[in-house]
Amino acid sequence: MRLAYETWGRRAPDGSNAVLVAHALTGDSHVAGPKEPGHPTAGWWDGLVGPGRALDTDRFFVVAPNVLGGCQGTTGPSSYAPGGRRWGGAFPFLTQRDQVAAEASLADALGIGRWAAVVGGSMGGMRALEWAVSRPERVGALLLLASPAAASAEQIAWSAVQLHAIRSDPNWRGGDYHDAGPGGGPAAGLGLARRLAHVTYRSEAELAARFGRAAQGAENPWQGGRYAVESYLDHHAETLVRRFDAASYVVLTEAMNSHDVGRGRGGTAAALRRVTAPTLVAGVDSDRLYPLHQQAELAAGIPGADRPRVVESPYGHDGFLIEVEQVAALVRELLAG
Ligand SMILES: CC(=O)SCCNC(=O)CCNC(=O)[C@H](O)C(C)(C)COP(=O)(O)OP(=O)(O)OC[C@H]1O[C@@H](n2cnc3c(N)ncnc32)[C@H](O)[C@@H]1OP(=O)(O)O
Ligand SMILES: N[C@@H](CCO)C(=O)O
Repeated sequence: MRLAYETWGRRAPDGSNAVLVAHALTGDSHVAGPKEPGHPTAGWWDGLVGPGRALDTDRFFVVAPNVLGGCQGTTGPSSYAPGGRRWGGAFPFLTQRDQVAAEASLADALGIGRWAAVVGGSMGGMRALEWAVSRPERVGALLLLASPAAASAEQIAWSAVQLHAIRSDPNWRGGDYHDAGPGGGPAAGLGLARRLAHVTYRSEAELAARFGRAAQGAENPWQGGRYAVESYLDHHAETLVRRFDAASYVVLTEAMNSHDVGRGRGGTAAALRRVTAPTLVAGVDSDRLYPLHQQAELAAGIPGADRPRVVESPYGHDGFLIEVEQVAALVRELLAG
């Protein structure tokens, strides 16, 4: 396995000042910084990392790996397997636990015995929780954002529709499309998956306020044209298709569906009792994908955790990416403790 990661700040000689930042489904190791060669998008929590910022690089050594199974540097289905062919559809099924095992081997390689803090949102929160439950002695503080103890039936259902969209695309070819040449992959299926997912990432009120029933420019929806919100979804689909591999999307979505912190550990309550790190749990008030009651369950079950903090945002689940100042306040609170 190859594991891509980015760091900011300087590692203390004893490795005690390291903070792990775990990205979400289509995120990457580029937490902060501009779009540049090797980084197709600007940092996804750009305002959070730097001297004097919440993840203060004068104090902390910030580490962000790209997730195992991904497509932004770390080994995934589009990587070459031993033998010289791409993994494609032969890439193994992964769980959040496998992904945390991969991150633990990175921590070992970097000489980090215990993270000062582990921070993650959405799928990143699933890994952060797994770290704290499976390796409590290695987590000094924990921030869980917009994330559940286990993927719910509804979350699995939304994912199932997305997986079906990708696998129904004739260009999917069982996941073995990577050498099919330009345009040879399941772009239509991935685009469809992203359109659906993106609606779940935003809120009904936001979509109504931004787009209402407006047509897209001069297009007429009654004569084959699009509504503005349709065009917006088209844009997000096209953007993702350009920057993300469909087979990685499948592997990571299945890994999210596998998330159940209580599996094999006597159930959710028993698993959450293993956490020893001081913990902050937060959710977004308008998040319809990972609703606040899931964060309430985490906060109630993790020893010593305060009631969940609420990020106020009209943007739904994506609020954990967009409301950087509120997230920064949570990170400061966690690290000050
Ligand atoms: C770490 C992670 O989890 S993911 C890493 C970063 N994530 C991503 O890039 C995922 C894709 N995007 C998202 O999830 C979200 O859009 C966020 C959270 C990154 C940003 O949210 P916001 O700032 O609210 O952006 P928003 O959803 O409004 O999209 C803006 C884009 O839509 C476009 N847009 C807006 N209205 C329309 C329309 N009617 N028709 C077409 N395009 C439109 C804008 O031009 C803009 O395009 P650009 O991004 O290419 O400049
Ligand atoms: N916009 C986020 C949503 C999942 O948390 C992403 O693409 O990763």
